[in-house]
Amino acid sequence: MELRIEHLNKTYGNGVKAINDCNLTIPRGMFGLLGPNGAGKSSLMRTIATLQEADSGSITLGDIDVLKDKDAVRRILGYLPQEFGVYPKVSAENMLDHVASLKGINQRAERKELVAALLHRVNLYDKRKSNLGTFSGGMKQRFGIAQALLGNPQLIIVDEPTAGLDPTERNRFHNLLSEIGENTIVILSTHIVEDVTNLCNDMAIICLGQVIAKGHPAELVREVNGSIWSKSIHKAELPAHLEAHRVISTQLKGGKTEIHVFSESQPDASFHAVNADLEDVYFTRIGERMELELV
Ligand SMILES: Nc1ncnc2c1ncn2[C@@H]1O[C@H](COP(=O)(O)OP(=O)(O)OP(=O)(O)O)[C@@H](O)[C@H]1O
Repeated sequence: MELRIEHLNKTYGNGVKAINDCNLTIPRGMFGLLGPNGAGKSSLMRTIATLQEADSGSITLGDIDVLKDKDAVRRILGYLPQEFGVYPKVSAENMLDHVASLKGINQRAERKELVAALLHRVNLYDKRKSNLGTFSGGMKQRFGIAQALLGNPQLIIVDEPTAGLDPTERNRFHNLLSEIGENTIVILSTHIVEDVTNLCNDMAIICLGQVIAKGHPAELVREVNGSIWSKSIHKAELPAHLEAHRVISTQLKGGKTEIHVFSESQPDASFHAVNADLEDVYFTRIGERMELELV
């Protein structure tokens, strides 16, 4: 089964074109959708999750027409939205049981078994009696994944799941997602490049509603490798460097500013070549797209 998005468009009432001729084919496994704030990730995720209409284009999941047969999609979809609210006074176990019955699992004994298995899977079984209002951010996200996994979904969408999690919780969440990604389509929408580096073997970058790069992370990195140069400068020298070079990123390191520059050849002897990573791909591609916007 794969998810196929073709020529998808969405413009909001205020004139913002949030999805601009989007074409993507997403197979089983972890797929990373990277983009800056406002790129259109949530708009795309909500459209795939049947929560909002597109203006034109098509989405198919296996042989399901996602834009038309919403009920069929919802039966095999698990969705963890960006803002995942919980009922604070309800225990994890009771809440999952409730969601399971909403998903049509009518047998009490079956539900009980399923809920226990899911709570074990997300490592919250010991906290099953605790009210959701007492959960930390990471625990809430793991609970969110448990509810998204109910009903054995074929497609799981997680929208910015690790924002605000501490490194341990983030790691734990990553392990959980990659386990799930072994036999399900998992779309991870995020602006955190490292999440995609660590987890995904297929990805796309979107900016201003458009897909501006797609493929395997390693291949995308190979495309820019050899063209990324680094130099440590004083902050005051930055404007001159911005003027003279295509600076794709700046980072403070030990009180000095490290810049990365995109250039086919060594800009001058003061620059040294760096092994490109996905962050360099991200900044190069986003920079190109934004420059186009300014022309
Ligand atoms: N309901 C809406 N009405 C009007 N404009 C909207 C609506 N929802 C989103 N937008 C606009 O559409 C664009 C894409 O927003 P979207 O939330 O899809 O991006 P995003 O990549 O998920 O960003 P973020 O990471 O900040 O959540 C933005 O310019 C946003 O302001």
